[in-house]
Amino acid sequence: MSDADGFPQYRRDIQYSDDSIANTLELCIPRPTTHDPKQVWVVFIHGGAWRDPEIDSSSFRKAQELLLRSPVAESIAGLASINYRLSPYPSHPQSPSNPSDPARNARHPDHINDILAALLHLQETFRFDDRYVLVGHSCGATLALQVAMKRYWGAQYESTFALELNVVPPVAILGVEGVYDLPALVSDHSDQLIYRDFVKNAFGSDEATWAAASPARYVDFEDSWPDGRLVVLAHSLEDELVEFEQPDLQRHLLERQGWSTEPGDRQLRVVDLHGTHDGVWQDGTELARAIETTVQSVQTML
Ligand SMILES: N[C@@H](CC(=O)c1ccccc1NC=O)C(=O)O
Repeated sequence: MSDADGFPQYRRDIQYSDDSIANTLELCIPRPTTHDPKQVWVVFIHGGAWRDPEIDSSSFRKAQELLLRSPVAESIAGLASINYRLSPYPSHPQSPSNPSDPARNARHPDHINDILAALLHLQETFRFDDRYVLVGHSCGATLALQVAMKRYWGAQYESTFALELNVVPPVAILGVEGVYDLPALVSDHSDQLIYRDFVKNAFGSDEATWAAASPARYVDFEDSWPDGRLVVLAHSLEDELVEFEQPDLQRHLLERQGWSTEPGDRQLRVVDLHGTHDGVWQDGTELARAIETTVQSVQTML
């Protein structure tokens, strides 16, 4: 893949804000920039229930390598994977979180504000505007759709005014093994305490906040994401952690707001994947396949 010019170029540990050591991203530039308007960026948001220190931006690397060798490689101008502050995980067996660590004590809307800050950094550096596919795995899919829900979440940082003005939402969003409805996820797993635990750690104990942050309960995509053209919901029936009900709820909500599987301005696609919840990125083939089909669909819309 690499040629004499030193491409693809890989950059890691790019600090996009000073909030914590977790506020970094990594990227891959496949070839010298051409400014082809048909090319898109692929930006990945990892999962791990907003708290798992063992799942980070590196979870994109396998799929990234496969994409660089795939037929859609020519259509990809750059790839990025974002780290963001995590919520507390004091019971983690190897790496329990410390209450004084700003990288491990986030509470909603910190996670989404970090994602917005990272996107702003990428857009200011590479000027791709809305020409990107925002991909999220598991809670990363929640975050990806939250970018399209509104660009301004909460007032705890004075700098968010800049984010509200400047972050351009993507032309397409791909959710992979995604969480879209938090109250449903918790009640479907009422016998497994970890679900309630990680949602409480990330969003607090007020269940109204869980619903308000859930993309599958958001009624205003039309206003908040007027230029959104494509949502792809990719999910495996073999996912042992997040059931198919989650993308089904998201699909129904979008259908009620004018999104359709028929050709049109606001397209919705459901893609069946194979493998376990984390297997799809660990192996990388299924994550790469979902991204490939999304990039291909987006080409017809640019
Ligand atoms: N590995 C995670 C669990 C996890 O990622 C997860 C578990 C159930 C449903 C969704 C999950 N992840 C979503 O981002 C943890 O240790 O908390």
